[in-house]
Amino acid sequence: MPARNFHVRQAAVSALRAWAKGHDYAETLVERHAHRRQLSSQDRGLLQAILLGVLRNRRLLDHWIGKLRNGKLDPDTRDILRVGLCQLYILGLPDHAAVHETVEVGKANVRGLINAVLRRATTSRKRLMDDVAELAPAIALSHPDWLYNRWKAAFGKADTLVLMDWNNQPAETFARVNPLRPGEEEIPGTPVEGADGFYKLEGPLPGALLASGRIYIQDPATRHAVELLDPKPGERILDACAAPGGKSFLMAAAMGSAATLVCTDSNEKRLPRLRENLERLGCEPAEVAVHDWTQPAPAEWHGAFDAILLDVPCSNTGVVRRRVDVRWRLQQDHIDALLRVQRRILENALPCLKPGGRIVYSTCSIEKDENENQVSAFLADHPGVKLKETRQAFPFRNGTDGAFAARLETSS
Ligand SMILES: C[S@@+](CC[C@H](N)C(=O)[O-])C[C@H]1O[C@@H](n2cnc3c(N)ncnc32)[C@H](O)[C@@H]1O
Repeated sequence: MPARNFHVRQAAVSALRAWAKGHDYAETLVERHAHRRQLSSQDRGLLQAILLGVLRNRRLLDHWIGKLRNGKLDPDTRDILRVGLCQLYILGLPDHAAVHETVEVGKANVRGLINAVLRRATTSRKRLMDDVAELAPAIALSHPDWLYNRWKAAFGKADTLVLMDWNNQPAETFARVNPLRPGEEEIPGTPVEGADGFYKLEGPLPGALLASGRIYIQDPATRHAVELLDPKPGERILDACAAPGGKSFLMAAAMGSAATLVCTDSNEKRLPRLRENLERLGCEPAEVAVHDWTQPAPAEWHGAFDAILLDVPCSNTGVVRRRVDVRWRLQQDHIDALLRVQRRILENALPCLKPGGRIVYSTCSIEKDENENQVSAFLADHPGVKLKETRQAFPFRNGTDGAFAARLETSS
């Protein structure tokens, strides 16, 4: 009879196999595989720690595997070794459990090999750990070379090292209190300085507070865009790239209601979750619609909005610690394609402003091309639009997720 935690290791290996096919986010895979094996919440936590630990440290784990074993490995065996080494070197789980229960996951013909490599890992720990300081940063901190080189050129080596280290730390969880669902309950966490209504949560997730809509999980960096837009009660506001509704909620909270808020997204499949979230939070928008903003807006939206939030699709390089897939899946040409989409979204949204209206363009990217450069290229072609203010957060400077927001205004 395999030990209980064997199922967690097996789930981690299956989830890694599925991840390698390239369709699903790591978080989705944790949910799916925990559900499939009916894991307890404690075991789900362990599955998440292993899967995210392997993905965050993949390059370093592969380096260690290369040091512990000569010769080729089939993809399944490599994944099992990654899972084993992650437990031993990254998560610091007890040797016996990590080795024994990981070996069990392999088919009979590879168990000997897995056992030998993981046992060698337990005796070589100090040497391999000490060697990390000598490795190239992109290997030691497990990022692709192109991203390391891009950031080094943009931010310098010292900030890039801090950034990559930040990306490898499990993300803290923050929540925003919902003024539209007032209550007396205590929020289990500490208020975030300078970010009104945000708390850093401590302990297990407060399920009841989340279910009742009293709080919403949200990083404080998301507030910048909404603070710059400064939506006022009664104003007609468009949230063009709205799903899953985090910033729609912040805007409704600022306005005291979502009754004059129009939420759109090009991805129809993301709208049910947006509706659900906003309903739970007590902010039902005036309208929720599918619209692809790379296409011209329908005539009835022309000149219709006091303010527009464009929280555009981006490379997500400011939130790599939360989105562990990003560093491995993002490619330079994706950024180029995103730049074209972002520009078209800006172009198509502009005619929807009333005279004297304002747009906030925002990303969770730290790439200058998607942020300042995108905005200045747009302004250069639209002399009637003025840049009023920008905000930028960098993990290595602000200790929060990366975010960018620019407020643009048209003349009345
Ligand atoms: C950064 S997310 C928005 C997050 C959201 N504002 C929030 O705070 O919860 C970007 C969204 O843009 C949507 N999107 C991507 N391309 C789009 C387009 N061409 N037109 C409209 N929405 C688009 C995506 O489906 C995604 O939901």
